[in-house]
Amino acid sequence: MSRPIVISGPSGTGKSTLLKKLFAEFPGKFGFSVSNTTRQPREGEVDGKDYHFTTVENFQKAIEEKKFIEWAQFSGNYYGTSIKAVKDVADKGLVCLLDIDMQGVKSVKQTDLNARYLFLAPPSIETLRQRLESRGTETADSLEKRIAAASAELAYAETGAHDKIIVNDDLEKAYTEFRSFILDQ
Ligand SMILES: Nc1ncnc2c1ncn2[C@@H]1O[C@H](COP(=O)(O)OP(=O)(O)OP(=O)(O)O)[C@@H](O)[C@H]1O
Repeated sequence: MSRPIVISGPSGTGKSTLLKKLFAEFPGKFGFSVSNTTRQPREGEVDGKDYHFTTVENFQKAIEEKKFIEWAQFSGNYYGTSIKAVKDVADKGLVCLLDIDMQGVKSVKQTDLNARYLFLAPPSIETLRQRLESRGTETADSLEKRIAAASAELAYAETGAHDKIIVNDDLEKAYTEFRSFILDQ
């Protein structure tokens, strides 16, 4: 059974970019966990595939029973990643990848998932700011919030919480390191 891999790093460091390359190179090898939610299914959404749809009562019970790695409430609905959802991916013979933030990393460390931790760092905060600006997805306010969160993430990485830190400077070089850590089960 393969160990789940937790990928974290400040927003804009290049996690999505590297994951996209990995999926293109190895189709059918990796999987993401299916989240739980109390929101209503939308047209075409399949229970157990898009989400595990559940009731507020059941969701709150699962929170009390500590079944979630992370959960949050957005516009009145609950969303969360359960420990079981991560194990289900490995049961299907896939390597589970978790793209989560620092709080998520801390929570996974408190479970029995026996995960491996990869941190993706930007070459500098200044480069990170430029990448977020040129991605064109941020307002001035959300940019500042992401930069502040990035400093906290980098400080946490300096405590040695991860098995591997990759600096995403040159994309091809970062991908080679990324791929090799992930394939090295
Ligand atoms: N090595 C690199 N050199 C230059 N630009 C890069 C590099 N890696 C990624 N980028 C660019 O930086 C921007 C942020 O990358 P990406 O969206 O993959 O970050 P992310 O970590 O997934 O962010 P989020 O957590 O907000 O989704 C993108 O525009 C991407 O094309």
